[in-house]
Amino acid sequence: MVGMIETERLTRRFGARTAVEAVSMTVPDQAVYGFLGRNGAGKTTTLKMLLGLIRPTAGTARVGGVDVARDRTGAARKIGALLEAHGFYGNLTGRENLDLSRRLLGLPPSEIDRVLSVVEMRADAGRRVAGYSLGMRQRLGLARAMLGAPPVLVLDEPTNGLDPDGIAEMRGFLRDLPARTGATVLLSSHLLGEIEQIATHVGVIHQGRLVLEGELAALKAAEAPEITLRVDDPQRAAAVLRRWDLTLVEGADGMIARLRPGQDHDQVAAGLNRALVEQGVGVFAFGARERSLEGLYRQVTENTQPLPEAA
Ligand SMILES: Nc1ncnc2c1ncn2[C@@H]1O[C@H](COP(=O)(O)OP(=O)(O)OP(=O)(O)O)[C@@H](O)[C@H]1O
Repeated sequence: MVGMIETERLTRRFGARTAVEAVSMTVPDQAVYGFLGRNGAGKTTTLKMLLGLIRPTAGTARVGGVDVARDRTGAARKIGALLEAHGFYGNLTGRENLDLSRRLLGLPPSEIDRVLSVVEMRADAGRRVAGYSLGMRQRLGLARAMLGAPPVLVLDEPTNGLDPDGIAEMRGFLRDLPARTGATVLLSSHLLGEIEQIATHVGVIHQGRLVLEGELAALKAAEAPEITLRVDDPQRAAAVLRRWDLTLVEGADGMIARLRPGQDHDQVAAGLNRALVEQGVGVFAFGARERSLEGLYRQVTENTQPLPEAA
């Protein structure tokens, strides 16, 4: 077994629409794997197939080594999920809600205190869920996902709707979870910053296809550095930049010159700066862009827009 979650060419079509197309993903043991994609990219459909809630049109999914299509119950034992709808009974206490799930799963009563301790909610477990904040409900949802200590946790947008304090708390909690419990966490999100702070690994899904996957630090290290520019005459600047064998893209607030891996950032930056000034281009801002998940994400999901040809 290579990963705690492994899919091979996993595909799901809804009529003529392909929601997930030949996705082969690997989530290593005890990773916090950020599954990224914008709304409609195919995240939820993939998670549902991992959970055995919908069948793939083609391809396979394995969770903890168990083929989901062949042994749905066996796979379900390996995986706990926190999906958007909580389905808690507001009139029952947190503890009572967990107890309902525990009985259905046939687990011993001691499981309740164990999971409540993990999410640090023992003190509030006797209160009715109707009075819980959203953050507390999310934590109760996590506690429920952890009943029976499944080795894999699948969490769909776990910080959705939380306030900044709640987000920070959830972030720290999820980051520490593998070390504390041995779990492997698959976390879906459309928030790059969020994933960048929590994840050890990332997978990016775009229009149903997995377009990037790997260990976050390694991916970032391999990313080509960039230089950001704001100038008075982009066309003239583009002509100068082209001589430097750089890829040019238009950023939200200026131009971005992407270096080739191996090109020396400082040397290129100094030469470029000099050349622009010599050509009479007014440079308002000139900076190195930190290697970021956003940069990686942009590279794999956006078509690079060529800048206009020089007149
Ligand atoms: N039951 C369904 N019937 C038809 N089309 C569907 C169905 N479920 C999903 N789709 C389509 O499949 C595509 C992927 O949807 P999916 O919900 O997996 O995306 P997502 O990345 O999870 O987005 P979101 O964050 O909005 O949930 C979308 O185009 C969606 O409209």
